[in-house]
Amino acid sequence: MAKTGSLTINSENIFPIIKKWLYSDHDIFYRELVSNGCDAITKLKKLEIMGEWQKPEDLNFKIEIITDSNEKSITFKDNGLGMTMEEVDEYINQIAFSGAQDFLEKYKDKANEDQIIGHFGLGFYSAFMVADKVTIDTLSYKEGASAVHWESDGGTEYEMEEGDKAEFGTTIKLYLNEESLEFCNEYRAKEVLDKYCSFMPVAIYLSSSSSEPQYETIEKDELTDKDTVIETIIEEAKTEETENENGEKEVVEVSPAKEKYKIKKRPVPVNDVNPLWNKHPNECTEEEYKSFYRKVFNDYKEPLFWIHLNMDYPFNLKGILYFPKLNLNYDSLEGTIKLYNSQVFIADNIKEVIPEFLMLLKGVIDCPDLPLNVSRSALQNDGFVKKISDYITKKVADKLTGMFKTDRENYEKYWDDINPFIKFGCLKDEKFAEKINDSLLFKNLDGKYLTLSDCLEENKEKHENSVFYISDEKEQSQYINMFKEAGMDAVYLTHNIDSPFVGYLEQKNENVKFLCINSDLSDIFKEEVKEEDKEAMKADAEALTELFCKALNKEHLDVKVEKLKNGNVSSMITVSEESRRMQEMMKMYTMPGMDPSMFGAGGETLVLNYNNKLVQYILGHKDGAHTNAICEQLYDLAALSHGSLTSERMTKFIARSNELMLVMAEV
Ligand SMILES: Nc1ncnc2c1ncn2[C@@H]1O[C@H](COP(=O)(O)OP(=O)(O)OP(=O)(O)O)[C@@H](O)[C@H]1O
Repeated sequence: MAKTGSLTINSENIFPIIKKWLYSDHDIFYRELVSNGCDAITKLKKLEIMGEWQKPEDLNFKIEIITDSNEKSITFKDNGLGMTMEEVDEYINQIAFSGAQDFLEKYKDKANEDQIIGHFGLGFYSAFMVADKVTIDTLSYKEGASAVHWESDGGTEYEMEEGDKAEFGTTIKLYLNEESLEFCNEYRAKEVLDKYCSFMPVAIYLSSSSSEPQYETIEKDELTDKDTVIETIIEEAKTEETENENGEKEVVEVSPAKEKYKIKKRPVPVNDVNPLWNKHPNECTEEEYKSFYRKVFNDYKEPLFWIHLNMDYPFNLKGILYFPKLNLNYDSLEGTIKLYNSQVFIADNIKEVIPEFLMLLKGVIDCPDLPLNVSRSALQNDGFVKKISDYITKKVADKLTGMFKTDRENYEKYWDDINPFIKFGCLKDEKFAEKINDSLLFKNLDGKYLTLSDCLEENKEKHENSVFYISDEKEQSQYINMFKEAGMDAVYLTHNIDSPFVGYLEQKNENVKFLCINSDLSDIFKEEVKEEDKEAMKADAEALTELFCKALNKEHLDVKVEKLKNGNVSSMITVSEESRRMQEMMKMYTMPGMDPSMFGAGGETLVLNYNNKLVQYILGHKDGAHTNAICEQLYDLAALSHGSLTSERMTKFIARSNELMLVMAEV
């Protein structure tokens, strides 16, 4: 006798909300129905362990998904514990539907601004996102249970009667609505299953009732009783004609006649029921870690190294975090951390659980204890979630400091790749910064990696408590050469993150000053000026300033005249450290396309070398025919070696250079 009923949901107000709410994630019903099947199987396995149920010997637990594009349907079939009629009534008619209603009541006003992580809690009901009609055929594992057939058109009225399912388990069939037909395409189905179900704990098989049958050929001894033999293939013996000892031709058998079978292609599960993170770290090989990385992240660059998280107490958390090889020119610094709950995919990069700076890594984290059916803002304030996030941070810091201490060689090798990540971590997370502080490295001009204290120690004699750094290798090449010639050292801090990081370092190390290599000329490069020459040099400096101001048509120009040891250097530009940092900050806050030079080239000083012949020539020929041009040229050369010229100056520079060459050529 069929039982009919009305699901106590008012369809007019519920459906629009559900549809809008789940609009972007319609595919989620796959996850919900497959994980319900997994749960049903897991429960039955538990009953077996408890001795309450005896598993038939030849039974393999599995979930089958069959797409049918002709019928426009998808079938989900599990051999889990099934349901009796009372259970369908309770779990589906009452709980699933009232659950959906509660859920909506609670979240309908927050649909957009406060998303619920992974939309957990909608379960079975999510089938109605994509289907007009849903049927359930189920048979409980309990002895003597009768099969149940249930169906509902549209999700508000149902009909339930005795069914004809002969094997225990549950089969749910969705007849898709017109907007959702994509989901019965086998390739689309595979894509969604890859996204949500790749690591679910029960084997999942996908097939399509409309696709051509596929076959494979196996050796005779590989045949099992599960295979369907289509054809027996007899491979004839292979022979070869050779000459025997007596010079007579002879036919010998190279390989004997063989029997092979053409069988129906054995089904291959779409998922991996034992993801690597569940294995004990001691049992995982390097190759396993690498192939897992390739498979999950589709990244064919090898990861540098990884951390296997494995924690049972006080919470359960497993996962693998990989440090990817960065290609700083092309890759944005953005990784992916995939979050799972008992092998069910939730979402990528959930910042409430995973510290922001760790999102530069690639990895998987499985935390069955996470309260996922709550809103994101609630999760943010959850002490438990904070603990998880702290634990992950600590583990990452431990790994890095451990490597610094016991495997310095590799740590140095990885430094160029991992330093942006570590520095970002220092800026974002105080605890991480504290832990990692002594393991920070600085690459110097010789390509050696030094800690800050090594750096300070090595340069104690020449410039105590200050560290020179290079912020742009190309722009500062002239200074780098001068430093090298003078036996001075500097460190490379050339990544974008280094500009805020230098500020951070000074804050942490109050008595240490970081100076860009072009910020000032150290006494080391200068010759000492004799007391009796100082007066004359001062007058010359004033004269040069005036000449340059006139030539460059500038009212004010900072000019410094120095006796540099290297007489070949004529002019240079230095930028005071404060104004350099100010400009960097401006650069960070300006819109792309805006010219940072519009904030003025403040803090720039033109340094002229008193020991240079051209500078002396200018002093000797203040009214010379070419003096103006030489001044301009010297200024532009200094600007060029310091960075770049504005387009207007560059045009003039090229024209003037040509004129100067004409003078040289005397034509
Ligand atoms: N394939 C199945 N086999 C056996 N029981 C099932 C199956 N699918 C659903 N059920 C029963 O119906 C109930 C309701 O399912 P539903 O998916 O709506 O919620 P849930 O799985 O309990 O919670 P969640 O919101 O996490 O999905 C389940 O708790 C389960 O008892």
